[in-house]
Amino acid sequence: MADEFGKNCTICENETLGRYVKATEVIPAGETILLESPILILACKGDKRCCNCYRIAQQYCRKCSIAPLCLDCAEHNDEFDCNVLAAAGAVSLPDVRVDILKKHFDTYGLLQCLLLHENLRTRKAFGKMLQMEAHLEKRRNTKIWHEHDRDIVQPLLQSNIWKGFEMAPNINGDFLQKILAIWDVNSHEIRAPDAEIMRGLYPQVSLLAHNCCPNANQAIDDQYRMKVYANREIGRGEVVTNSYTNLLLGTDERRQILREGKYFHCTCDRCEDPTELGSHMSSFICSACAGHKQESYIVKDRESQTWKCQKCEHTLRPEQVAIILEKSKEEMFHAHGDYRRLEYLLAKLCTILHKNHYLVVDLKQEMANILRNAILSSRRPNRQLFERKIRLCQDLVLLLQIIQPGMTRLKGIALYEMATSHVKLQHLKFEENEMEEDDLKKRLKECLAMYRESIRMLSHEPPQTPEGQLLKNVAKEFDVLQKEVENGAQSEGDK
Ligand SMILES: C[S@@+](CC[C@H](N)C(=O)[O-])C[C@H]1O[C@@H](n2cnc3c(N)ncnc32)[C@H](O)[C@@H]1O
Repeated sequence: MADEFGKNCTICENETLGRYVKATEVIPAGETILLESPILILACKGDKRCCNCYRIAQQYCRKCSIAPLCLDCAEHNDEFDCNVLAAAGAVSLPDVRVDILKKHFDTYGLLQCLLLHENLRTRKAFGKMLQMEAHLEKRRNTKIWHEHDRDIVQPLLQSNIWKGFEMAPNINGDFLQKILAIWDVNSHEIRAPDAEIMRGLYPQVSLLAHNCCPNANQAIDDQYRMKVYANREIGRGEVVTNSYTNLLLGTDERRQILREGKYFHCTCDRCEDPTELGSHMSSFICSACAGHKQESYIVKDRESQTWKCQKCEHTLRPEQVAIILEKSKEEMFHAHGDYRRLEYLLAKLCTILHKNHYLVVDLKQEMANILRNAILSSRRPNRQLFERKIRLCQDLVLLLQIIQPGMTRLKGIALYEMATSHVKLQHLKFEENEMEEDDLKKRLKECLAMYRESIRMLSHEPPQTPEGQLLKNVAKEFDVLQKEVENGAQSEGDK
């Protein structure tokens, strides 16, 4: 597959979205839409990474003395870049201040962007980068503008290195701000070799519009290629969308991230629905209705922007909402890592917040992780651990069915966690003579279905990534269980 969209997609443009991608024919669930390599990978602000292998850098290239390198890489792999930097830095321009570049090492990423233009081999990629959305005027004189100016733009200009570049006449503060803006609006997070984050620029992938209930997902392989695939069937004429934000947040939080980082107000179906498609990920429990033994939720009315009960006249003022959220976050911070406190806090928060509220979901995910580790480290974990973990994973799966009904990585992981605990729990019950062999077989068959679904959800994960490794384990466990079901169930002790 090439770095371009195939004939099932076309690039369109309108006033709201700018350029976007639309399906020209039905794209079946699971079908790969695009496989693209990045035109450039950069370290995140504040990180100094080796320009060859992206590990943390501890030295500079011996030849150009500007490119950061790790201890295992002695020289800059990119001979062209190295020669340009060496020539500009040491020979032809004696007023170049390499010391400024080293002191303000975030300048190196911007320098790499400019080098795309200097090299004829990558000049086309530079052109594609400049076509991307920058929202320059919306950013002018904002906090991020001033930060970039202080830490990157002015130091790079003062270093004089650019004066040796072919495009020197075009280089000024605004031009450099535009490149930085393009990276902020369009780049994708990539897992670095140390499992931290770095950024890649994928010109085709970045054309996809955002949706909080997207129809396409992406997965990055060990060569940093990004695969985009349909997570559910995409209809002919439908906009192909991915997500620019964490989908396990509430509407106000997602919208704030999109407004501040991507400069648009999201009006997708999920954002426009006060119940978030019935998931209630931002809803509060109405205390007035609860007092009358009725179940109802306080949601944010989209027109009046007030928090109102869906059944009675009860409301919450924005300050009250902010206080509840802040206090809940503070309590979660203090309970972090302590399972008993988390369990107690969950019970407390569930009297105020909907059971799917994003803070409750966050709490449940942490609890499920702790239980997972407790089960793994225990020689004979007790039934309650399995039962509790299964319930927590089940809650997450049910929620994901609403907000991400197609294939999702997280659903694949949660289904696997649920299945693996279920298998162990059923074996324990069988050993304790709580069920007959036929019953065990029936339950294990249900687990097989969960494994199958988990495998389907994770099927696009590249083999070398942690998710790809997980997929292998899920497949192995699935095979073992299938054999067990075919050959007659065994108890844990028989194995
Ligand atoms: C990564 S770019 C997408 C490509 C861009 N439309 C272009 O023409 O280059 C992100 C920008 O696209 C626009 N955009 C993407 N999704 C949108 C949405 N759901 N609603 C409004 N604007 C959106 C916003 O301007 C956003 O900053």
